[in-house]
Amino acid sequence: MQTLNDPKIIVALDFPSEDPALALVDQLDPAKCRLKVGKELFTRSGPQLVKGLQNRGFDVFLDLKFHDIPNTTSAAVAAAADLGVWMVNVHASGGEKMMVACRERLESFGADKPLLIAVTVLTSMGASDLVGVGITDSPEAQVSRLAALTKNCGLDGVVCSAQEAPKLKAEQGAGFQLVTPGIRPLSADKGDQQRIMTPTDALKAGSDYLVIGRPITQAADPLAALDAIHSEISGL
Ligand SMILES: O=C(O)c1cc(=O)[nH]c(=O)n1[C@@H]1O[C@H](COP(=O)(O)O)[C@@H](O)[C@H]1O
Repeated sequence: MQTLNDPKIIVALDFPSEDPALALVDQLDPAKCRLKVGKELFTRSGPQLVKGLQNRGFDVFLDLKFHDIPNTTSAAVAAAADLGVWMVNVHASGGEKMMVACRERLESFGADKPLLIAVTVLTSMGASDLVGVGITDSPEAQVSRLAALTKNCGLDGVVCSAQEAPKLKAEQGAGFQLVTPGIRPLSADKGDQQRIMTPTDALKAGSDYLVIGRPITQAADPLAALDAIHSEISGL
């Protein structure tokens, strides 16, 4: 599912409930950004909120990072497609059978199917965190491995950090979508993110979509923060 206008910024609505989320959304322009609904907000406010955002004209990335057996995960992405979301994600580490089952299950949705994206290595993880879960390769090598698996399974792209974008674009080609969180304008707090990049550098590196949460949602003036990022990147 692709819209004519293709805003690059996806605002992560990491709010505890619908009211503060809608207070921000009501100031936003669907021509300038898309919206991401993740685990916290979805668990509280659910499909109705997603529909409300779509009725306001926004494309919604449903970020529930499904990771389960193929039967369960493919049914979950079909439920997301029924909701009409623009993008949905699973964990690439769920493996080939799981990702293929998801891709196949979405085929019946035809042109209305959401983009199916796989999370590689969380942007909050560095090399030592990977060692902790038994992976001794660098984050970059592990991201490349999972991106290749994802492409072979026929998915539309991956979630990765912008730091890996140049390598992935070279390895997987221009059409393979790179969705990059861990975006931090120079003045913003890193928080729990480790593999970060500025909005401008991320787009120059090959990111297709910038997922941005706290630098906008926690700013004293969220609209001004979004506008500043928007004007920074619109000249690129
Ligand atoms: O799938 C995601 O969106 C995601 C993957 C990842 O590796 N890292 C990551 O931060 N995210 C999400 O992207 C958003 C980043 O938010 P901020 O760090 O506040 O900008 C959060 O909603 C995360 O859940």
